[in-house]
Amino acid sequence: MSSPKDHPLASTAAGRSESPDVSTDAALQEATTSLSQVSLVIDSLKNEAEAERCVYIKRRMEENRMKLAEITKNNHRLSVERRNLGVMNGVKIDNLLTKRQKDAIDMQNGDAISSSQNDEHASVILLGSGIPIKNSVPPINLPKVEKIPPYTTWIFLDSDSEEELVDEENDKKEFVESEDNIIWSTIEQTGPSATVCDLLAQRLSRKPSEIKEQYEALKCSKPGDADCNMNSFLDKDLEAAQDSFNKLFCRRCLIFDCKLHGCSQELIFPAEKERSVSKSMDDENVPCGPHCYLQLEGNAGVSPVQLNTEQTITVSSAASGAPVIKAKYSRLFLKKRLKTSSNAQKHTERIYSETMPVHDVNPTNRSPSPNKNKRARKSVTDGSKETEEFSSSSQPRRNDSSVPTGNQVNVSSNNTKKKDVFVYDRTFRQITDFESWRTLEKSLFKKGLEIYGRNSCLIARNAMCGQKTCAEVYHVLQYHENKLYSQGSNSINSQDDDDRTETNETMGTARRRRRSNLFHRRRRFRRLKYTWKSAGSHSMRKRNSDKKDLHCRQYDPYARKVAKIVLGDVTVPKASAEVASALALLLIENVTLICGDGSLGSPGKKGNSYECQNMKLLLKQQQRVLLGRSEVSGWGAFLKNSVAKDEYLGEYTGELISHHEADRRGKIYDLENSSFLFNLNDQHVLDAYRKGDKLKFANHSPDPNCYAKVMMVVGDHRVGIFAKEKISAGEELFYDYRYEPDKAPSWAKKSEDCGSPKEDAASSSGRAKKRGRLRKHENAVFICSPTDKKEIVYDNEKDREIVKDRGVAVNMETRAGLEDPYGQEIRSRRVGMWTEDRLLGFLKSLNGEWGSRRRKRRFCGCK
Ligand SMILES: C[S@@+](CC[C@H](N)C(=O)[O-])C[C@H]1O[C@@H](n2cnc3c(N)ncnc32)[C@H](O)[C@@H]1O
Repeated sequence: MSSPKDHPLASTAAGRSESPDVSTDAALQEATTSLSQVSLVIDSLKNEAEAERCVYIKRRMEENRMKLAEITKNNHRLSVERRNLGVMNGVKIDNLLTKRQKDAIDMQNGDAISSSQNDEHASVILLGSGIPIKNSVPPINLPKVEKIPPYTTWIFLDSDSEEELVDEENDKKEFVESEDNIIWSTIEQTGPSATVCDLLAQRLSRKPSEIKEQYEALKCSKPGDADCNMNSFLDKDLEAAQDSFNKLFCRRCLIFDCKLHGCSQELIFPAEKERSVSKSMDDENVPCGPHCYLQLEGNAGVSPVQLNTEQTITVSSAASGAPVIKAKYSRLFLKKRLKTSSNAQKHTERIYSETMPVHDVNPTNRSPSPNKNKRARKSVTDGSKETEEFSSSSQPRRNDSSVPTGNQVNVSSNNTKKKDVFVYDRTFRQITDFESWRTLEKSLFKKGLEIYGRNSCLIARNAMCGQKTCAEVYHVLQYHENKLYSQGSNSINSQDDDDRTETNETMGTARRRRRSNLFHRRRRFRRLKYTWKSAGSHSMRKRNSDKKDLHCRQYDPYARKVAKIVLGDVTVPKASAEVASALALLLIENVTLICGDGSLGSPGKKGNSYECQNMKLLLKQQQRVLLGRSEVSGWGAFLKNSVAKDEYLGEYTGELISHHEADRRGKIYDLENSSFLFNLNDQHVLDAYRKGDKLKFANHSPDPNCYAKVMMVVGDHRVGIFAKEKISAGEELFYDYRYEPDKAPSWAKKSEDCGSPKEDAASSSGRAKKRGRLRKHENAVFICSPTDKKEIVYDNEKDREIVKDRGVAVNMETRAGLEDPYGQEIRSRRVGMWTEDRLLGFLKSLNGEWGSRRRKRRFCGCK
């Protein structure tokens, strides 16, 4: 197989860019030849694949034929056996199979059922209960009818992101093995060029980008590309492991899938964690090892956390007796920078120069740019021939560019000047080398940051597992932080949207992807954080009780959307996703959205004390709700104890899904005529069908005793159900579903016709609207089942139309001329069943299966 580089097409592609003066004709001819060669290769590979597939299909067909033959033979043997049995339960049956077939055909033709057997016998045969032979259908155990419908706790699903992502993924057509072979072999034979990709894309009906992507993936999956393999494997593994740990691991019981505390427990934000870490570190000024950043010149005596988060960074050259330079680094300072800086690049450079340890204290000698510093260092190191093994043997480390290997400097305790130079150079190199860190190292770094906060000692030791030293982590941390701030200033100054930041030239495609991953994960954290379990958790309660002066404090890492991030004296109208998240993360205490801004309606009053209603939701201070048979439909929610007007009863909980998903599910619920969808906001819908609290069973009434209200609770929209009036113990709870008129189901419309509901003044703006469902035939009489009460009486008889279950119109004129095909059968079956009990008893004894558990309709064998 020729190497890709040797191939004419590869050289053509390369040649085009290298020598533009090549004559057009020759180039054209060469290109055409190459194209036809590539086409030939693809064609031959395709033919090969097709031939292989043909062989495979033939083999499968033969296998299936043999299987089928065996089954048919077996069936035939059984039917012969059955016929030979002759008598069942004392009844003489000449030919069971023939009779069944005949009956079915007769029924199809509208003829009376063959009357060779009397009805009783026929039903016995059809139900299968009287067939004594070994192949008779065993009776099916039907589930109990009166089982209480399940209700469980609720969870947030990332349906808006994950499910839709999955959908998007599903939209992508997977590459089959033969396509993989064609792609791989073609590119291997002809070389990787845009033309080859285009041709492959054309032949395989794909996009060139997909071909490229697939080729890359194939390359990674081939043995030999160890680095690639390792990275992708480890990346995936790490992400997956973190995900299941975050979601499924119980922090209290230290087990996965905890039954007691459930999943998706509260996660700890780095900022919070960082505080606890720094407090618990008694030895915070003690270097964590020989490569601790504290060993670097100028950092002695400064705690890791202090260096990174607190206000002062002291850079000194005390050992050499030089004056001490202090670079004040306060939040205020950074904020001011955010405010005033107009040039992100300059700003970053300024920060670099101020954060880096400086060995030459003479301001005139201080190089303003990192490049100059690098040059300065080079001249020193070139002059020095001494070397020293800097990396510790106890710490397994990769031999990468961030570790000094070649021109190493002898760091002698006496030679402080050289030491400074080394540190200085090293600092700069770490900064610039972060981009060259392996994906795994970057992931570990990010995880470490999330878990330990900005503590380089802990990150290096526990998260990086010795892959990077504390000093390296420390410098990258600084670099990261400064970069974030500089980007923040950039986006703030430009007052532009995320796109601008996205396309910022400092961020490549890969970086953008990483950023979105990071953001995605943060979004997930946030979601997880606000399950009711965490809401009711000790830490959350404590946080609330600590701030008694405020009715409630709310923060929202998404505040960029709300456009109300308040950072001390800096208001960020709109920042990039990353910056917003990072700022929210770092300055979480400062991001406050006080309730009572009008968007939620006015908070309720109780007695003299002004009380935020959403605190009750947050703390789950709800009423006992019971489940029982409703007065109006199916199950209903009942109150155990009496309550006063406006009392909070409980929360309407369910899966948090997107509108898109709700529309999808709604169609299914329409068929069931039972919906638990609740429009939460313009992005999300709550679906309590599978998961939810008992309040999900509260039925609709145009004149209800309750009302539902969407409230902002700790940054999330949640639905509270409140008493509209005084409600006595044991009363059924109703609220107005507030269907949109055109989407209201028949029973809701009917009620409105009877008398329009009184408007609920207290919740006219904040009240949630129960999600309406589109119904195809609003003006129709449904006759799908006699148990269904779907009949609608219209004033105008012309509007009446009879439709089948799925809305297919029934031609009544034709029907009128027909004989009732089921009459005789039904009459014969009901002989002797004069009372309802006997009839029900008979129905119960029928074998069959539930068509729909919710509707409790049973389908059974019927001649
Ligand atoms: C949230 S569920 C309420 C619980 C329901 N009764 C059950 O047994 O599952 C909403 C469904 O109950 C039924 N429903 C609620 N209020 C109703 C009413 N006033 N009249 C008729 N059906 C009602 C409708 O089928 C609706 O889709």
